Amino acid sequence: MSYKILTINPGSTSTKVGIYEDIRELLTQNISHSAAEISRFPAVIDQYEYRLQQITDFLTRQGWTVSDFAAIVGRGGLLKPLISGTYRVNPAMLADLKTSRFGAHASNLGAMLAHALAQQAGCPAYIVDPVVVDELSPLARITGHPEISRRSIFHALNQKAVAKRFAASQHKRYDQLNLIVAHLGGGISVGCHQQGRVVEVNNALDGEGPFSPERAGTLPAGQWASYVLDKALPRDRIAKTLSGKAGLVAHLGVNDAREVEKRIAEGDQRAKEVYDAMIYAVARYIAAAAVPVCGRVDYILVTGGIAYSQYVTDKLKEYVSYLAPLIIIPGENELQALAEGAYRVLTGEEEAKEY
Ligand SMILES: Nc1ncnc2c1ncn2[C@@H]1O[C@H](COP(=O)(O)OP(=O)(O)O)[C@@H](O)[C@H]1O
Ligand SMILES: CCCC(=O)OP(=O)(O)O
Repeated sequence: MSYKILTINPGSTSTKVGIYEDIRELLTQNISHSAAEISRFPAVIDQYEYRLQQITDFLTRQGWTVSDFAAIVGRGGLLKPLISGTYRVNPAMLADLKTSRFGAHASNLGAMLAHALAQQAGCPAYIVDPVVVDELSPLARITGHPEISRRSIFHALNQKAVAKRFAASQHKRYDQLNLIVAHLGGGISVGCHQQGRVVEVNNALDGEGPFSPERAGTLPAGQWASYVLDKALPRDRIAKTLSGKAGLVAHLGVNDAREVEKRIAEGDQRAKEVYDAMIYAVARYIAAAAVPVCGRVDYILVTGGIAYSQYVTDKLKEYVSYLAPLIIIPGENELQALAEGAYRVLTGEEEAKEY
């Protein structure tokens, strides 16, 4: 007997959808959302109907109906800090996502979209390795302000899937290696995986790390505080200065790195300066991620959509190859990792965790 599994991955710049038979990919689709398209919606939650429609249109075009699926699995969003694993979508989870209790990000829509379609299908809905997987070391949590602790918010699903797959390709177990994984997507996260645990990673959403297509990354805190106070920005506009209307979007008006590279090729000097600065910032965070393992890094893995760019990966190699071999694993394994997480539960290999 085989299981058909529908996987849904809402990212800040795309919705990716996949259909799997057990863990074998049958088909996938990457639906890109331009900065202009996304900016029509005041809040992430307002994109729900729009993304749901895109998924149902995809299924109809491909001749599938929701009742074909044994499970529907979405990317896991901003929830309380969680251990790695597959979680059943339940009312408590949906309530936290609908109220943006722990923040707003496109990944919040994953559980909601999976739940809506699973209700129609009469099958279970799951999330796997949500963006709040938290394995930070005690040292990494402490900041210079006693009331502000660091949070682990990153591309946990892809970072872990890529790291485990790479370890297997080297005939090693994930917990036998020290890896730095840089995911370059709409947001950028750089994690130090010390023997299977992400003990250090920048919060890719909330003003930490390199800037990215649509995130500010680390800003000088005093200057940023003055900026939002001087402009008397309301809370939602303050959040947008860190995520959404930040990074390449703020500098250049686009979230698509391919468009930036096109402009660079056409001689746009400003585009080049900003893009090069983003790559430089990624390299700085890669070097910093070597600290938890005292420089004993086995490999640096560069993944995510922007890892398709040779312009980017050539520059990163120049900056950080002194640390460890740099391996490029472009794109992401997220749809596959979602299918695998659901499959483990469907076959009884793993028990679904309750939120
Ligand atoms: N061939 C490519 N060269 C450069 N950038 C690319 C390429 N393909 C995709 N990208 C960029 O990758 C980013 C999206 O990465 P992805 O990991 O899919 O992000 P997300 O899930 O955050 O939406 C976009 O900025 C897109 O322009
Ligand atoms: C919320 C952290 C993960 C992240 O930034 O994802 P996207 O690149 O899809 O926005």
